[in-house]
Amino acid sequence: MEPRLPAALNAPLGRFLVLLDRWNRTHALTALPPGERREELLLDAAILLPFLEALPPGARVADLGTGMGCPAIVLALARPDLEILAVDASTKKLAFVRQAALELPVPNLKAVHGRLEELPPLGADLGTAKALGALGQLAGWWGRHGKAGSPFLALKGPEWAQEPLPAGWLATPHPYGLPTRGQRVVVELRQAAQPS
Ligand SMILES: C[S@@+](CC[C@H](N)C(=O)[O-])C[C@H]1O[C@@H](n2cnc3c(N)ncnc32)[C@H](O)[C@@H]1O
Repeated sequence: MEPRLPAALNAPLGRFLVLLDRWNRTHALTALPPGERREELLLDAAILLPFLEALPPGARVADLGTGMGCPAIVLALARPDLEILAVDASTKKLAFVRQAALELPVPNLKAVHGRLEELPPLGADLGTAKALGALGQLAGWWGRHGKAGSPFLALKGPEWAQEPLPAGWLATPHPYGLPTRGQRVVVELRQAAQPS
């Protein structure tokens, strides 16, 4: 698999990078050099787009630990018919996400502030996360915020298989590559059906 950003997203994502650069000068949102941001933050997020195809209009996607809105921003621009929740505990980073949603504009991108272990359940149909935590911790958070049986997609490096999973969870790897940043994996997590 190889991520592809739809051409229609070039203009709004260009505005996103300009805004990020401006905010980063005073708010220290990311340590990534400007020349690496498009591939690491935006192209990488595009690997998730095929997984959204099965979602009907109005479905809710929760990007846990979104930081400055990644991968949420790409998902929200590509699928304006979905509700994309950008969830994070950082007030500063979510202020940036709100501003980006306003300026680009991306009306279906909603900033949700709070700690994952404290927020009321989000009832999401699909979950995503990048650089948030080990698979066991992600599964715990998804058990709280995802609808029963719904998938969770974790963007991981090749060492993902060393992260233990809690009993009752299944992990399916979907490997892919980035042009200059090497091999990555989308790890699809699901809770096995409970015996009735
Ligand atoms: C390394 S950053 C990754 C940001 C973004 N996903 C990316 O790939 O650029 C991890 C983010 O998760 C957030 N975070 C960590 N633990 C959290 C928790 N328990 N509840 C909510 N957010 C959390 C942090 O505030 C931080 O913005």
